[in-house]
Order: sequence, then C-alpha cells, then structure tokens
Amino acid sequence: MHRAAHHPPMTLTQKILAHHARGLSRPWVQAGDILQLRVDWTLASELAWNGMERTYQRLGRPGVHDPGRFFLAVDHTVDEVTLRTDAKAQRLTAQARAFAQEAGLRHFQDANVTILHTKFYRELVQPGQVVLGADSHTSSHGGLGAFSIGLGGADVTAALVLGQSWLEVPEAIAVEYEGEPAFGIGGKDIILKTLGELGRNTVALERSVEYRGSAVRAFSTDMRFTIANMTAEFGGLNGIFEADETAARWLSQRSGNQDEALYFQADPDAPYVARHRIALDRLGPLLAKPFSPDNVMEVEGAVGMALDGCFIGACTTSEEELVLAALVLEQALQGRSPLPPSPRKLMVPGDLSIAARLRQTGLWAVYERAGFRMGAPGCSMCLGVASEKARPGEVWLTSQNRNYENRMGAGSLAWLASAATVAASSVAMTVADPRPLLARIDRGRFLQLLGRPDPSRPIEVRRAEPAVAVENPPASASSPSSQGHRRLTGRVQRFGDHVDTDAIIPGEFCHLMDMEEIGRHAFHHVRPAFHARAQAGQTLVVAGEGWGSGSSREHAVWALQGAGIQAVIARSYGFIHKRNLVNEGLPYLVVKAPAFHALVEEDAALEVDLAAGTVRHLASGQTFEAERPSAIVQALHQEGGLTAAIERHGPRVFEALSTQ
Ligand SMILES: CC(C)[C@H](C(=O)O)[C@@H](O)C(=O)O
Repeated sequence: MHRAAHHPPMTLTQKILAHHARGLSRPWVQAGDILQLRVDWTLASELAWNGMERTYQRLGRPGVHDPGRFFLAVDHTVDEVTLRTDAKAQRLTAQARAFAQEAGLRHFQDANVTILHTKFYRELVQPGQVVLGADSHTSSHGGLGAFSIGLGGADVTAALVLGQSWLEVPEAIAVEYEGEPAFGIGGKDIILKTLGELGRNTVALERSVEYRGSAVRAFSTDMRFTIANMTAEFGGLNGIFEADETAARWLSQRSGNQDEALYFQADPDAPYVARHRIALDRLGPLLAKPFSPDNVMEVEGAVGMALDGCFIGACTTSEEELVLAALVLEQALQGRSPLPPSPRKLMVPGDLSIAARLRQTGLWAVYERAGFRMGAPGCSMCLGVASEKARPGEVWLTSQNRNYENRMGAGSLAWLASAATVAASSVAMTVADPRPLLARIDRGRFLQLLGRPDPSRPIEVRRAEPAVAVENPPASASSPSSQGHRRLTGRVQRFGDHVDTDAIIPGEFCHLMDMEEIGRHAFHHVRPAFHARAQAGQTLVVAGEGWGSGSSREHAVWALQGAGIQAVIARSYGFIHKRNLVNEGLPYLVVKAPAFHALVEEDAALEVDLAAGTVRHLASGQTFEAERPSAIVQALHQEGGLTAAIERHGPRVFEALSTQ
C-alpha cells in the first residue's frame, strides 16, 4: 500500500475512489480511468429490490458479500392504506422481508419506519465511504462526504454479492457558494438556485459535483443532505461536500458508526473542469414550476396562486426543514383559532425518530392545528404510487424533489419549494412568501428544538490521504470495437431533450416484472402510441440531451426492450440510465453532430452499424459517427450485459472485463 504523497492533484471524489480502487497501476486516479472499486455499502428500497431479486435469482441466489452492509428499507409504495389494501405494496413488502431473512440482513427497515436515505444518512454513512444505491437519490450521502451514487438494480446487486463494482472516474466541477444566506433560506432554496442558474443535465451531467466555497462551512448537515440529494435532479453523477468539523460533530452524536470516517480533502489545485460561483446573500425563497426542477422562479412571482394541495415530505425534506416549517406555521397561527383538518395538507416525516422529536417538542401538534394530516415515514406523494395522489389538473406545492409530468399522480401539476414556503402557503392555500413569518421566529429556539451539537464545541478533524493499492502493470486495453456485430435498420421515434425515466415508464408500473407488459406501458402518459409505433417498425429512438435522466429504475430499459426498441441514439444520457442500458444489453449510441439532429425526423429510416459505431440516414445516404464507448462498456455489450458477464466470470468479473 502506498500513501499517495506525490501524486497529481486530485478532487475529493478522486481521493475516495483512489482509496477504494483495486489493482491500480499508479498511486492516483484521473478522469477517464476505469476502476474496479471496493464498495462499503449497498442500499435499496422494496421497489428497487423487486428488480434486483430478478438479477439475484439469475445469479443463483449466491448469498451477499456482507449482510451487515446492505441497507434495505420498505418506503416507496407503502403507507397505512396501501399496506392494508394494495396487493402490489403487500407483495413488494413481503418480498423484501423474505430476502432480509434469507440473507440475514442487519439493516432491514420494515414498512414506514424510515425513508431509505433518511435513516442511512443520520445513522450509518461515514465520510470517505463508497455507497451504491438502487435509487437515484443515493446522491444524498455525499452530504456527509461519502462517494455515494444511484445505480440500477443489476449494478447494485452485483455489488451486493461481490462487494465490488466498476466506475469510469468522472470529470468534476466545483460549485462554489459564497455569502451568507438569510435565516430560513435552506438547502432546498440553495439547490433550486443552483438548478435555476446552471440548468439540469448541463454542466453537471455525468460529472462529480463538489460543493465548495466559503459559505459551505456554515451549512448544516441537513442542508448538505438536501443539496446532495437534488444533485440527482442537477444531473450529476455524484454530489459531495468535504466532511469537516460540522460533519464530525454530527458523527460524534452517534453511539457508533463513526470509526471508519476518512476526512479527505480536494487538493488546492484539484482538476475541476469548471468552477461555478453562486452568490447566496440575496437569495430568497424559490419555486420550481412544473415540469422541470430547473424551471425556477422567485416566490414573489407566484404569490396568491391558488393551490389544491400542500405536501411536506419525501427524502429531500430534512428534519431541519420540518422543524422550521412547523415554526412558520406556529407564527402564522398566532392569534387565530386552529384551522380545520384538511385532506389536502399532508406532512410525512422521513423517519420515526424525527416524528418522535416533533411530538416531544410539541411541533406535531402545531401541524395538527394548521390542518395537516400526518403520515408514517415513506416516500408518500413524491412518486405518485402510494395511496395519496394528486388528481388530474390539481396544483400541489410540495417540498419533494421532482416535479416531472404526472409525478404526483396522472395529470398532476407539482410545484417545488422549501418546506417553509409550503407551510406558509398552506394557511390560505395560496402561494405565500414565508419571509414575514420567518422573521418572527426565535433562532435560538429553532436550534434548541433541533437538538444539534453546539457548533462552538471544538472537535478534532484528522485529515486523511488515500491509501492506494498499486498492484498491476497498466492493463493492455485491447479494444473490442463494438457493441456486437449487428447491423440494425429501423424507423425513428423522435424525442427532444431531458426525457426523464418517469416519462419512459411511470412509477405506477415499476412493480411489474413481465417485459412485454412493461413495454406496453412505455410512455404511458406522455406518448401512448409509443408501443404501437415500435411494433410497427419505429424501433430506433433518437433524442437530444439527457435522455433517461432522473430515476435509477431499470424498468426504463425494460420498457424500451419490451416495446421492441432495438437501439437508442442521443446526444447525451443520464448516467444511471446509460449503465442500465449497458447492463441489459440494449445498444446505445452517443451522436452529437448537430447535422444529424437537424436531419433526423420522426419516422426517418436509419441503419445502425454497431460494429463500426455509425448511423446512416437512408433517405439522404449521409453517415454519422457515434462516440466510441469505453473498452469496458464494449466488453459488457459483448458479454450480453452485466448478469451474463458475472455468470461467466464469477467474482473476478470486473478484472476480466477491464483486461479483455
Ligand atoms: C423507484 C426508484 C428506482 C426511483 C429512483 O431511483 O429515483 C425513485 O426513488 C424516484 O424518485 O423516481
């Protein structure tokens, strides 16, 4: 083992990756390196486990690498009503329970105890760890300085079984926050500001996003959580904050789970491809209009807009936000009688421990007096699959992280905001600026209600450098040159930019496991003719930037395959979806040429030569070149996907793939 004392400068992410890499040929990593990675933790929900179980079964139920390092929580589809009445939720729950028993999992969270990310962040993750979760918001754990990413079920199952994965070291950007945000302007407003200024699936796409700048020292661990969480909406591969005294103080409150913390720091001249400065001093409350989280506006522009519902909850809404929103409601209710209970105001805490604290501190009762109903911990309305849904045409203000079309239920219109803004708006059920109410809150009381460690208490943070295992001479990357040897012809189904995986297959179909049935629901709401067109020969998808961004659902690939799609051609892809395409063996091509995108229309006939990596537009005879996939991606394609590769190579699969 080397201590990488003399290495080219590395980012924080690169240091964590170097520390976890196996078989490096030199004691550092740089963007573009393909790594075999030791994985500390895998995570999943019952909904993702459904797909993972299929891979696990195909692998012959081989047992898990470490039953103490898989965190499985039943949170996505369950609430009191679905648990009682919905056979889908019951089946998914039973399946997760049965696996927890079979594998002897130490960290199984049964229905409605927590949201996957909430408990894992608060109690388990440690700085410097590598975490792979079958959920896109696994990015959240970068808030405590872990390298934590969402991946599809096949990738996470592989890591669950083998304790390893592979990764191409991403390029990195720095988002540098400057200035002190006003009291009550928290993580949600800051990440919405970031999304509004920089755009989703742009500068962050497939890159590490390192959150830095003079302002971040004062960000609480909850603020960091929310910002890292919505790195998924930003389009980043991972989002991360350097673990510092604030992180160490949070860890020191735990009864255990702090002994592996590694306090890496980016080198001063770390190779960021860009630095983006975001000023926070004049930041006010923001909203994101439907149907995109970067469709951001100031709250002032919507004040008075009528609301059909207010939802405070989902993973992105931290304890701090729930406490602050309660204090906003308390101020709003001063001098007036309680509001009548309303089915259109719902608050769902992320974890039973948060619910308990809200009860102890009297804040639960404040929500009640403000007319809110409270639900048991879970994703609730955020995914549109639990019992609470917005109805068609309804406008909901919500503190969740996604406002895609149909996200809270078919035909719903979700506007995103901080919990404080949702709380202020819930009083008259019209959008309201929370600042007059925030101004009346006693900050000392807010901190005391939160019960966080005293920020002035000194704490020692021992900076770490990666311990790098150098084992191999550089792998001779002979390059198999294709995604198979086939030539495909077909006609095009044409899409624009930012087609998210919720559009490809809505959450309500993510419990299905029959490929043809899943295929029949591809683009169920937004392009119902997709399946029929594919069946009639429009079997090639051509899209713009960020195809398949959003969630990690493997169903998005299965829907395409089930409908009969032969290949996808796009300018760029959501990182997780791209891996899912590779794992499931559905060819994808990256074609950036503007001339191609100007030329190819709906129904155009194309010939795709997978071996050559070219696409020919048959009517004009013009040929366009696709970017060449990395050697490991080509190798995976030749193996027929990840599961087939594991079946063939066993535990040495990543080694075999990287040297093929
Ligand atoms: C169902 C799950 C795979 C998905 C995700 O990965 O994000 C969900 O949590 C979501 O928010 O859409």
